[in-house]
Amino acid sequence: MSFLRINNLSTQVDGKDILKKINLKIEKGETHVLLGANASGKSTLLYTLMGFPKYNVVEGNIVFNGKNITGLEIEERARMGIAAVYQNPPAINVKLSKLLDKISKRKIELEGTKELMEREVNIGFSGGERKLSEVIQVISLNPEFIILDELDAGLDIKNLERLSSIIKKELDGKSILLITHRGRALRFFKPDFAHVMLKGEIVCSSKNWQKIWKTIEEDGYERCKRCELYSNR
Ligand SMILES: Nc1ncnc2c1ncn2[C@@H]1O[C@H](COP(=O)(O)OP(=O)(O)OP(=O)(O)O)[C@@H](O)[C@H]1O
Repeated sequence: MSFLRINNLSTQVDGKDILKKINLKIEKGETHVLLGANASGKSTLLYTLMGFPKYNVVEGNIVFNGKNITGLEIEERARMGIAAVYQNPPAINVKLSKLLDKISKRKIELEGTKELMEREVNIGFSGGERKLSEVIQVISLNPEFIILDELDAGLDIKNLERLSSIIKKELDGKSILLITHRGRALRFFKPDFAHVMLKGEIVCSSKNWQKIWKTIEEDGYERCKRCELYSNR
């Protein structure tokens, strides 16, 4: 039995069909990457996995660590060890250090974060500081499965390298789903599996992420429908 298993999952948002019969298996300790054109449904999959109420599962289910979590609340899924770094996290009128005290007992000490800890979460944060703050929060929760939604968006190459190595070190052995549009993030994470989403469907899955990325760069996402790399494990 896989650690995370998404079975034939279809989702509607505000009555609109978005995800269509998604199947995905992630084992413990694996890193998977989800690629896909804008508006193909990647963030919708994240919100559905996290359990946001607007994301209505109309078919299929999600099994995490042996339990069907499809109908569970966000808080319950978080307690089970599912966490995410969001693309656009909200601002909160609380210092980052206080927020961390509230959400976890795990003490995180990372070089160069002292000043950030004493600032209110996401208020006046630069793009890089926002991502760093999100990563610190996720690490402090010590989750078992982490979804990173466009971790690399707005990060320069040095900061992407820094955050990627912090994640790899602090979350070693955990399962990761990385959503991205960029090859450099793939090169830092070296995923075990890559998936391509188009119009709400996963059209390709393969261990050969290098070849998938090359196909996308040279011929675009649509080509992935016919790239013949598909391997269902
Ligand atoms: N609340 C909503 N109401 C209506 N449509 C929605 C809603 N949320 C998402 N959608 C639609 O679902 C589709 C998928 O959006 P989603 O954000 O999941 O795509 P994405 O692959 O993450 O895109 P991007 O790469 O641009 O971030 C889009 O057409 C979007 O407009």
